[in-house]
Amino acid sequence: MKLILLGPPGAGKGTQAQRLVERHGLVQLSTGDMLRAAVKAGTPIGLKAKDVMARGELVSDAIVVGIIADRIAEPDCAKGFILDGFPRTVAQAEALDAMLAEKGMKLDGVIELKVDEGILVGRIEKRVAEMTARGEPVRADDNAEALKKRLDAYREQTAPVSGYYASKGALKTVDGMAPIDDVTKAIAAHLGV
Ligand SMILES: Nc1ncnc2c1ncn2[C@@H]1O[C@H](COP(=O)(O)OP(=O)(O)O)[C@@H](O)[C@H]1O
Repeated sequence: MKLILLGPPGAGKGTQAQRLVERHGLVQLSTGDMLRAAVKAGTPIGLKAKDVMARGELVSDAIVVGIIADRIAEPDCAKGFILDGFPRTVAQAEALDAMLAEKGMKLDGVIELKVDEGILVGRIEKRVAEMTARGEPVRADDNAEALKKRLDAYREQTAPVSGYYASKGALKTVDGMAPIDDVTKAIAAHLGV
């Protein structure tokens, strides 16, 4: 199964992706996680991405498309994968289409988690408070200023990606405000699993 999870920061993509990984043995491909790992390791990509990410802006399409192209080519992705945080621009979606076509792969679903923007800031503040309480390091972009930029980037650059897939008849929408288990069930129903 090859899936895309779409939705704004704090919509619950990571939580739902994790559940799909556990239940269906898919590989989770989170460009945010991959970029944070690159920043931590100080790779050339990490050095380029570090400040852009900390500001809450998007890393260039060329960088993330390159990362995903390399990752999808790994043998563990043959069984299936969930893209979480990619594509985030229409240009990335087009690049993904070309990549999949070249590999003879087809998407099984594009699921969008719909959430009221008003609650997202509160969700992320809660996540930060919980991580701090557990003594875990907080993300460099989990502060009010970067969060505002992340939401702006979502509205301006990522929201059109939903339209891109809707126009292909591939988009399924789920209410991301529902309790976590209900969201999981709604996704499963869409996927017929
Ligand atoms: N597909 C992408 N294109 C461009 N930048 C990306 C992409 N995925 C992740 N990033 C960068 O990583 C940051 C964190 O992404 P992510 O972990 O998905 O966070 P969130 O969805 O909570 O904002 C983004 O704000 C952006 O700077």
